Amino acid sequence: MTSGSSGLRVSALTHAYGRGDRVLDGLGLTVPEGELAAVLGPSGCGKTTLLRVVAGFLVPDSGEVVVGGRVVSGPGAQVPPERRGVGIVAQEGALFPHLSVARNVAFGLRTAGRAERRARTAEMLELVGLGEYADRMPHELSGGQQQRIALARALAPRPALVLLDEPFNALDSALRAGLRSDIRGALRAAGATALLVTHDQEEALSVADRVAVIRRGRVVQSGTPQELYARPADPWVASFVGEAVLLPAALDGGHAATALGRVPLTALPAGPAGGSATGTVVLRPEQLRLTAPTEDASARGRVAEVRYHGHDALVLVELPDGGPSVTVRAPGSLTVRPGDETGVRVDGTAAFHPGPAAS
Ligand SMILES: Nc1ncnc2c1ncn2[C@@H]1O[C@H](COP(=O)(O)OP(=O)(O)OP(=O)(O)O)[C@@H](O)[C@H]1O
Repeated sequence: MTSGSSGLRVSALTHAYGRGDRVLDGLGLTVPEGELAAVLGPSGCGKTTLLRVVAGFLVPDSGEVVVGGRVVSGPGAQVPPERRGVGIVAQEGALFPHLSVARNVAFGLRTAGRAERRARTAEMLELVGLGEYADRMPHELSGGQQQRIALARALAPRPALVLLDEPFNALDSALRAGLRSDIRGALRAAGATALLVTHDQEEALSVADRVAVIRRGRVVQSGTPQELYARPADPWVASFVGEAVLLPAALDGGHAATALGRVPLTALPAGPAGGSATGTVVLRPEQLRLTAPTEDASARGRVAEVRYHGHDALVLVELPDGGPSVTVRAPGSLTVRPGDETGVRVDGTAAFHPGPAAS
């Protein structure tokens, strides 16, 4: 149902504001048609700048943006925002306050005939589950409803691409999860290609088909949520995407010697075999187990903090002698308290990254 044939392709984008440093530094990413991609990165990494370039509000210093098979930004080409076939859902709906819900949704359909406009508006309101709300005014809607109407308005003209700029930011967390999956469902039903900008890793992992992690204006890793979580490119990505346990380590054959004992490696790092490189081992908290301190634990420590989440708990364990602290994911039923002595054991294998962890 999209008008484009090939989603979004961004290549080699660079941009600096004035004489400042490059905010986009050779950034490239692709969103196949019909997929939802998330751009995930810390504050200031260039997400909004990327969005503004793709939307056409900002002309980059160099690079190319192709939407639906058409170059909309590149050497010799700058298509204005309103002619890019790009729909936008902003952080807080940004509905026209003086127009009814139906008129907001119909806004981008001015060139269509009256009957078509009505039918498409009704279709879009049904799609976002608000068919009954056509005659309401925006101020009569909840924040979540406003965001759904903003999505209906963005999808109505069948854009080649929908940009979602932290669309759940203004909502409380109970609402967020439900709205996320509703919006995901509506995008899928419309067959839309979409780019979601967020700094919330849980949001990116839970809704996107693929995620591009941005750091300092570059994509440092892109893949499915599962790939990013299971095989982060480096320790920084590991700790940005989900909880990670990073341990200083020394290579020891097919193992790494760490404060939690010898940990078998997922794959041997490239380079001379049997080298004695030092680096960082990446584990996930669910790979660590709490054991009795008397048992054959890989290491012993003291519980420093318990963060209870109902279904499970994250237990922070301080290792002795100034060793690192490690986070263990334990069942929610486990009764440990700060101050308890505990053993810690590692299950499975770990990735080894030579050199110090990036900060
Ligand atoms: N109009 C501007 N003029 C000068 N510098 C700017 C301008 N807009 C953004 N910047 C700078 O560019 C960098 C990237 O900003 P950008 O808004 O793209 O980051 P972001 O990843 O969206 O951050 P956040 O998650 O906090 O919104 C920041 O250092 C910011 O201060």
